[in-house]
Amino acid sequence: MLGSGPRACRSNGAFALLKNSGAGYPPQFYPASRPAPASLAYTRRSITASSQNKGKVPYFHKKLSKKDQPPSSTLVDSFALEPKLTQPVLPTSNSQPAPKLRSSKESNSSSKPDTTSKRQVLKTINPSSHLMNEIRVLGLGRNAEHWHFDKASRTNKTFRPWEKPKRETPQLPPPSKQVWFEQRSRKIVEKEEVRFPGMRFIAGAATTPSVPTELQLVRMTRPYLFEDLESIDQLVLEATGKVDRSLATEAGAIRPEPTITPNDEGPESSPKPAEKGISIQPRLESIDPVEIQKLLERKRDKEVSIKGSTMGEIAVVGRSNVGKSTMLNTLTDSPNTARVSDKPGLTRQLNFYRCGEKFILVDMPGYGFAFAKEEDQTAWTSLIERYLCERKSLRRIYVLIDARHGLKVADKTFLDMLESKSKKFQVVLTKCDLIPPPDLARCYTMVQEELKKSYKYALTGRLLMVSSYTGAGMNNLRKDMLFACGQDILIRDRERPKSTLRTL
Ligand SMILES: Nc1nc2c(ncn2[C@@H]2O[C@H](COP(=O)(O)OP(=O)(O)OP(=O)(O)O)[C@@H](O)[C@H]2O)c(=O)[nH]1
Ligand SMILES: [Mg+2]
Repeated sequence: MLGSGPRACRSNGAFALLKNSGAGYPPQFYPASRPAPASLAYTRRSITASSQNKGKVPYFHKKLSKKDQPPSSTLVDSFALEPKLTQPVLPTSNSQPAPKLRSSKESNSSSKPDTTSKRQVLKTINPSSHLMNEIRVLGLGRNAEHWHFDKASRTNKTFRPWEKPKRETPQLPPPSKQVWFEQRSRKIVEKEEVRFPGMRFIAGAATTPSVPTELQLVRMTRPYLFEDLESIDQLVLEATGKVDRSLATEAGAIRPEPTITPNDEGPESSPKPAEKGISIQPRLESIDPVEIQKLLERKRDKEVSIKGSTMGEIAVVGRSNVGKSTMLNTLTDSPNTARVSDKPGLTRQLNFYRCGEKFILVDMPGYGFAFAKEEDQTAWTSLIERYLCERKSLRRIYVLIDARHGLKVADKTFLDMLESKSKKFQVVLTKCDLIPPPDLARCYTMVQEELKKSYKYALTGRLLMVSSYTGAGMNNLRKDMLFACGQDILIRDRERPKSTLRTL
């Protein structure tokens, strides 16, 4: 009851008794005749001590004793931290730029002349660890000027926009190929698991002219290959330019620039150079043709190596909403790279995705029903057809069929088109997780028989079955893709004789 505050004291009529106890009253409650409590007295003492210290000016050479050092209150004064800055200044679009930190010089110029020694100034300017913890930068670049002190969150992180951010070491992808052996009853089976994680979008094309050529794709994916070529090009251009000039001058096509002797006056007085004593000095430089030949050879070699480094392309087609984009995401362990929707007709252009150094995956718009305009659909169908028929670097076409429905009319029309253009294709059954295994087996045989019967260019040795949700069949599809791109890969699980078990 006794130390509970001024209001309580007055209500009890014991104000005179309680105010001497020094129980946390504000100073205005104390009459001038009575001394303030010990805590307040201490504050006053420290202020007077600092004002006394101002008179003492230590010499440069003199080692600073503890006594000479200014008290902490003056240190803060000389560092000139504006009291305004203690409130966070948030950058707004309309607001003026936030106030910058004032340097110690500026702050001192406004107040009394500087009496602190060099050593003291250094001591005050050097950002002590506790101050650095309180400094935060809002934004980078132009906004890096916005500083404020955030005492509430005492984080140890200090953002310095003038320092380059440290690059994180990229995580190495897991090994692309793993081989192991499994024992199935009496057989030993060799198995391989392939992965190519990380699919990157390179380019998209909604019309035929905007489809990037193979060389353009190489330039997009590996620009460093072209740097050398460009420098050689420049050299060749320079050299051949000189050659042309020299040849042309010899042939008389280019008139060499005349050098005018000092006797000549003005253009009117020099109509015929021979007559007026103008000396013709053709500035022909001697160019080594062997050198040019070497440059041209280098350029040719470079071009051949660039052409050789074009990556194979793999196209994925199918009806709209059959699961093309989802399959690519699962195949490359890169979720959300290709956009997916349960509404047919989301993908409306050819999307080129780079898949490591191996190949380029091409996600395509779907045929058949889609939530899109009729003319858009016809446009992208013709785009698909032209791409599939004309592309030279195309290694394989995967036609996706929904395992729940089998071959539909739209599928058959599209396969007929491929057949007419003599294009080989591989059928993949998708969404296999949505039907029970017996139905899946039935669908598999029905589709296979139909393909064998009517499509000469279909690869009917085996159909691939995948589920993008469970990841089933993805390893087989990856291996098939690598095989199509000419890599030495085991497509089927190979059976090994039992005798090899000891040697493993
Ligand atoms: N259950 C199941 N659903 C799948 C599978 N693959 C795709 N889906 C779903 O099918 C729908 C269509 O998938 P998309 O990948 O957008 O199909 P798309 O063929 O790219 O469609 P368009 O871009 O319109 O041509 C999405 O809702 C997916 O979640 C699968 O293997 N299993
Ligand atoms: Mg899609």
